[in-house]
Amino acid sequence: MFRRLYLSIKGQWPLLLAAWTATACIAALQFVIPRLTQHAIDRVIPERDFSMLLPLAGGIMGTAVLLGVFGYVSSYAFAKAGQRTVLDIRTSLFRHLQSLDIAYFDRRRTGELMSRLTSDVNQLQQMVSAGTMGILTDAVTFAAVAAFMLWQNWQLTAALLALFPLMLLAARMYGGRLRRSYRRVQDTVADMSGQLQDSLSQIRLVKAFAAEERENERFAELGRANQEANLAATRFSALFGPAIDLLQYAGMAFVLAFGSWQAMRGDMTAGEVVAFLAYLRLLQNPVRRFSRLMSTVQQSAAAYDRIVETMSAEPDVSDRPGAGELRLAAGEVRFERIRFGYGNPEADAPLLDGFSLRLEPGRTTALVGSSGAGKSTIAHLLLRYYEVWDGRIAIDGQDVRDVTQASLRRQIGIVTQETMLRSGTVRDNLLYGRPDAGEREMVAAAEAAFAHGFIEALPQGYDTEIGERGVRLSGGQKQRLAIARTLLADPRLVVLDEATASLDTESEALIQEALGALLKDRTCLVIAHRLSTVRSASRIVVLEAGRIVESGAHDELMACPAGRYRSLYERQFPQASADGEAV
Ligand SMILES: Nc1ncnc2c1ncn2[C@@H]1O[C@H](COP(=O)(O)OP(=O)(O)OP(=O)(O)O)[C@@H](O)[C@H]1O
Repeated sequence: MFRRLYLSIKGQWPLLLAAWTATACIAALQFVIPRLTQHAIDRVIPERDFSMLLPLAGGIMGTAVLLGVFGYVSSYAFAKAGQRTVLDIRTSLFRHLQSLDIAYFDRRRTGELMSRLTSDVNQLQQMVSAGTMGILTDAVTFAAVAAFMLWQNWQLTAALLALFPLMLLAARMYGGRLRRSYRRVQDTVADMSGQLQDSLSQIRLVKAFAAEERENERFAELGRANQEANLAATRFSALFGPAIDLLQYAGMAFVLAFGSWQAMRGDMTAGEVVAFLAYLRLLQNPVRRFSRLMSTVQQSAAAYDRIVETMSAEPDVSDRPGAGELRLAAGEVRFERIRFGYGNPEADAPLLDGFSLRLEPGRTTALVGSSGAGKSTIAHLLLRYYEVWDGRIAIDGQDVRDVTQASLRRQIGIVTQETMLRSGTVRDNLLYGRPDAGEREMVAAAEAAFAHGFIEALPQGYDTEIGERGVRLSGGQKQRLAIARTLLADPRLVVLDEATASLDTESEALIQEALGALLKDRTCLVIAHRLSTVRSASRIVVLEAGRIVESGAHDELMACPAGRYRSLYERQFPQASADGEAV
């Protein structure tokens, strides 16, 4: 990450060069006004040189204009370099998050991750633009002024400079604590952001349980924690300013006393003492600003730590070096002696242990079994959302770990219980799996999925906004849209995690027909709940606690009077059994 930050900053060198040049000019120009003042007091006034008054005033004004111009150039150039660096870091962070696997996201809250890309990166931006600019300008000014003062009066300056190590010591002791305080602040911002995301994205749940008041209290509580963390950090950072001020006044008192003493002895002129006090201000300004900047720097450092944590997270699932494209032939899938669980392979019991299954090419295999048996897990492993502990999954003889994730997932279409739709138009959603598809192909897919009719009836047809996760559509419409999207992507393998939601008979019939189009001639793994899908599957596999307990065609399984499938079937579809249509 340091390297990333360094590379991002390095890319901005022309801008930074301009900024530093302007900064150096500012540092040099700052001596001019005190020098002119000294000249006015020591020469122009005693010698009553009226002719010098206009050039003096002009000199001050000219210097002020130049200071303004260089100030503008340096601020803008630093800010621009900062903005570009931050853009670079933000996009890298986003890219890195996209490359992480599902297991990483299982363990984190979306809102919390969002706060790293927003609040933490903003904080870092402050350091890169305002911070680096300030620190650099101040360091250059400090060095230049100190050198000049030493040249002017080394005894006085050396005595003054002895105070500065004290300030640095204070800053050092204080920096670590401040950083920890700000880390706490950023963590509480992340908590709030997590809660915000949960409550707003699940607003229907909140309303359904009339839980608004509870949500309000929870949010207020997190707000208070954030306020306390902020106040704790401020209590601490506010102490530093007055401490530095005190040291500065000590410096001023010293210059006034020691300078006046030297002036009375005739070693210094009055003008020199006044000029020296002005130099002292120039010397103190950077220190004062630096003390204020300490806060920003520590705040950014805390944000930086959080960004580094995210950037250094490694996915468990990643493409092997030299991983090739998945090349499909017939589309045969084999699960071979799979051992897998969601926990730690060393310590936790597996969910699947020695699980083997073959999906026949071009046919539908249905997985049934009680809730929690591991059906969806098998589908997730095929998509390589998680890595198996042991055994292998092969598609047409190729281990899924040997091919790129992108080529694997391009060949597998997935329609899940929770229809995965995005905000945007119907068209945006349909084209998500194949952005280059033409209008005709898109409409054909919608027609095959029995979605064209309802889409046409929407206010703007294919350009209708469907709301976040498709909230403006009915359950059946969402499903048909998801099926049409998968049909358009035209994958060779399909994973269908069927919805259990009870749809009315008409929607059910439409979805059934849409599914018929999707499953035809593809290798399909269906986590089956619907009667007709179960029955028409070429093979039905019954899963219990991660093990296959029965397998065969519907009629074969129904022929076993004490069979697990038969009892499941009769429990799930009592009507069908009673009618005698199934057995
Ligand atoms: N991401 C996850 N992290 C940890 N445990 C998980 C995760 N997903 C599922 N599990 C656990 O794994 C087990 C199997 O879950 P899975 O979703 O595969 O069941 P299922 O057979 O599809 O159930 P259902 O029919 O209810 O959808 C469950 O005990 C569940 O709690």
